Amino acid sequence: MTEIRVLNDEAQFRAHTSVFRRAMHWGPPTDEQWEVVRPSYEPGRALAAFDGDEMIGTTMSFGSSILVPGGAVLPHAAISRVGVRADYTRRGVLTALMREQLSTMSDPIATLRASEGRIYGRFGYGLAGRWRWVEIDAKRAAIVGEMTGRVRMVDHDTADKLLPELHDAIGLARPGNISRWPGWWVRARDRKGDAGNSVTVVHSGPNGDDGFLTYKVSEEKDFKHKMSIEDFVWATPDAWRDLWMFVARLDLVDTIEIDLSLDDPVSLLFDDPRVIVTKDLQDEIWLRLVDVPHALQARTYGVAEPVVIEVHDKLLPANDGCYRVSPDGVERVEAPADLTIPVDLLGAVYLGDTTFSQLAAVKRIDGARFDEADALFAVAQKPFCGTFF
Ligand SMILES: CC(=O)SCCNC(=O)CCNC(=O)[C@H](O)C(C)(C)COP(=O)(O)OP(=O)(O)OC[C@H]1O[C@@H](n2cnc3c(N)ncnc32)[C@H](O)[C@@H]1OP(=O)(O)O
Repeated sequence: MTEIRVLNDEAQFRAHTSVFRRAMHWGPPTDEQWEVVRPSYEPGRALAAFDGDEMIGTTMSFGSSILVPGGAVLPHAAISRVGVRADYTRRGVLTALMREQLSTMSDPIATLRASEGRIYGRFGYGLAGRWRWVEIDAKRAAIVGEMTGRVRMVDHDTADKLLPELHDAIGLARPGNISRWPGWWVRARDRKGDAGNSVTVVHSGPNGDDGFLTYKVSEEKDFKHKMSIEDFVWATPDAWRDLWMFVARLDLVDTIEIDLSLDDPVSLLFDDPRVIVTKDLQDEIWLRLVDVPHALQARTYGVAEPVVIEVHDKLLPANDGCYRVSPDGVERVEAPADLTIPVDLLGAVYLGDTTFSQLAAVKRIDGARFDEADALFAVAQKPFCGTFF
């Protein structure tokens, strides 16, 4: 029989990592790898499934916060290390883990990155944000004008200290952005160490440091180089533009690749918009509204006649019910619903990536007044996280 336990000590945390890694077809962590993973465990946030004394399944979360439309920042669980031992799959182990994790969670919102698209909908997660992977022809990527501030290279030790502080100081900017936990930065530092050639540059404007990016350049073949931008954070449009200027003017680079939000305006920077090509479009944010009333009340809404939305949540029935959404906010009501939506699809529309009309067109939600619901949930910026975990 499967029993779910909360893990508390380091030996259990390491076993948790091993079970997860095996599910991903990786070996157990080496001592060196474990030193990098260890700081990301927080008491009470790692769960494991047991068959007797044997650990057979895992999940955990990192404590974080997330910016929702309108600018409110809510506590957020970043779910990770989900895995079930291959000799125990399809017997409900993950279902038991998810049920326990969600029913005991105090954060109103959880998000994750999914290894496969079919796993998480049944647990109430919806696809709430996507990114596009672009490639830029660096030799033709000209940006007209001069920098307004200064871009400087910093060494790894300086970056280790400065970047977490700067990320916190810049703050979260668009729906889907999340705060980073200390263990995240330890992993980031390790990724730099692996390749040895990771570079961090920091931008300063009139008020001091206000942006940074981290990149690696690799030689594809003789003197042909590809630059991968791994982290790009900025506080002001000038910082964003100056950092792109630095990138576009780097010598000995032929192509630049980066993951961007769907509405990133970078192609408008170049005198030839065709220098940038979208190579792939992928799901980024899978979002679960754990406390539906709290999450709905936290975001703001556009201008439209109020709509009554009936929510169904099989795993967390406390969320079931009708919510009247208006430009003034959200209240729980006993009133006939205009439309009905399962909680995973409410997660998909929550940050504004998907619309009610789209879901109605593919017959995944029932009811009427989808246009008004679209107008209420409309956002100015497409959701994007930009922090991989
Ligand atoms: C956030 C992250 O960490 S992403 C990484 C996720 N982990 C992995 O991809 C590692 C490899 N996969 C695994 O470890 C396991 O297959 C898991 C964790 C995805 C699923 O664990 P299981 O214990 O088999 O799931 P469980 O038995 O509870 O399945 C519940 C339902 O989901 C379905 N399901 C589970 N996994 C999948 C999948 N990969 N594809 C399609 N359906 C799935 C099952 O068929 C089952 O459906 P049913 O209720 O209609 O019968």
